[in-house]
Amino acid sequence: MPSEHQPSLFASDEPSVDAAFTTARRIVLDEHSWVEVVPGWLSGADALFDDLMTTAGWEQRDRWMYTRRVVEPRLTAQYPRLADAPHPLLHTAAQALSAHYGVTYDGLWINLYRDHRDSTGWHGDGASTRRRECVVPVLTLGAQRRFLLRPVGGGPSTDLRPVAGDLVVMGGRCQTDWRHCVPKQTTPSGPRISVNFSASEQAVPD
Ligand SMILES: O=C(O)CCC(=O)C(=O)O
Ligand SMILES: [Fe+2]
Repeated sequence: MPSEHQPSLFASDEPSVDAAFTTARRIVLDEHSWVEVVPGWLSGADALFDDLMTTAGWEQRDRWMYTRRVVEPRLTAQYPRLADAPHPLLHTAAQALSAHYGVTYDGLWINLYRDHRDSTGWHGDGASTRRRECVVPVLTLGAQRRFLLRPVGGGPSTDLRPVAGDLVVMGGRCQTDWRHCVPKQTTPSGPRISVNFSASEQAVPD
């Protein structure tokens, strides 16, 4: 099992993923939805983080909230075509995810939470997840932040705290029956990047 604390078999700092998903742990949210956490799925997360910080095409986005346009409190780089993704490891990661979950991941978007004041509010992934059941993998790099899930009608949150290299995978009806968010926090934190894998097949209703 790859671990940051064990010497790599290949004595290399090149980031790599655990294609066997050895550490995967599934949390059943309800009859139709689940979330899987795969601790340490990526080894060498810091090298990938550093690389993406400098090479990704970060953009400041805004969006309509009711009647006003608000600037999103984070930066995003979108790669609708996986071939354009800025690091070869992202291609390897998408392939491993496709093989494991049976969904062809052919694009991705990357978010940068510059510090603890950046966040994303409660949402479902919308246009990229129009199938009744979808599988949405999110890889964490950089600082640890909270990642919360709660039922669409409200209720207690499932509180995940992925650290660098951890994978969180939302499955089933998570994008319609549940909401997820990365809340702001008062405790100072360094930057975090999340890599969100998308599949054009899931953007088409079934
Ligand atoms: O940053 C994360 O962990 C989640 C991001 C997310 O949910 C999104 O961009 O849709
Ligand atoms: Fe999301």
